[in-house]
Amino acid sequence: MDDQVIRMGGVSVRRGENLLVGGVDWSVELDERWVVLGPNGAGKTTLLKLAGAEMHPTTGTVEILDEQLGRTNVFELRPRIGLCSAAVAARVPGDELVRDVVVSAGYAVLGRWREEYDRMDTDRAAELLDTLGIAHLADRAFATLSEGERKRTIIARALMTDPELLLLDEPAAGLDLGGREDLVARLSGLAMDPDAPAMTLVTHHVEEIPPGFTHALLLADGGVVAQGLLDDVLTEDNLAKTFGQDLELQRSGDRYFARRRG
Ligand SMILES: Nc1ncnc2c1ncn2[C@@H]1O[C@H](COP(=O)(O)OP(=O)(O)OP(=O)(O)O)[C@@H](O)[C@H]1O
Repeated sequence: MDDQVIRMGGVSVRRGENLLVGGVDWSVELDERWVVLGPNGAGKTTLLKLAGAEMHPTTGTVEILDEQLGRTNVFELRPRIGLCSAAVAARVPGDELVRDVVVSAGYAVLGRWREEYDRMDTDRAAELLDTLGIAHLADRAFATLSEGERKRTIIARALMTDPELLLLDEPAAGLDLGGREDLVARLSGLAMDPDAPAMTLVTHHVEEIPPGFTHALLLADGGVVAQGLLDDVLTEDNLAKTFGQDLELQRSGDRYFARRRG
């Protein structure tokens, strides 16, 4: 595999009269951590679904992990991608125990049960629960978890299969301040881990960009406003174009904060 995990050229997605995204050229390399930032309805989830091989483009080409959508078996490609989204969380049965939510991701890929795999999987799941700070919740039913605990469980599940690409759709949505800060710190740890997979995180808020993320793609009305290195792309001008407001951007240490001017 070469170093590009996502390669999109001239991509558009159309549904009836609606252009969900248009004219997207975008590449993500193995060691990059991307933020896709934009307002509601900008096309962020559409872009992530393309990257997750959950959707095909109407025009253009999408290559994920060296496989071109439309010319590859997506059922073989998807297990190589870790996708965390509200839709994934909604599919988890409420009575499933946290440890099983995580470990079952491994079974889906292995497709069989063996004693020695079972032990390896259980150990791996325990390690991931620990990394995400939810080891104490291993025996709790998923439905009894707080929103933040659920998000962390889904991220642990996505990492269980050692994906080559990790996609996070609004991981901090619905979290309180403490929960957001905790998640941002954990994602930052992951982003800085050289063994972690390539990552793309979708968000509405610059405050949710974890330190260690390297690149940003700003999206508005289905089109790319700017993309490249985070520090080059995250400017007041670009944010104004993206969100249609005059925004003041501040950087404090390795975090960003934005508010409307005036
Ligand atoms: N199947 C569909 N048919 C028609 N329009 C659609 C369809 N799916 C999405 N859209 C529209 O495409 C646009 C982009 O949707 P998308 O979910 O990608 O945006 P988003 O940036 O993720 O938004 P949000 O931040 O609100 O989740 C929205 O205006 C949405 O209403």
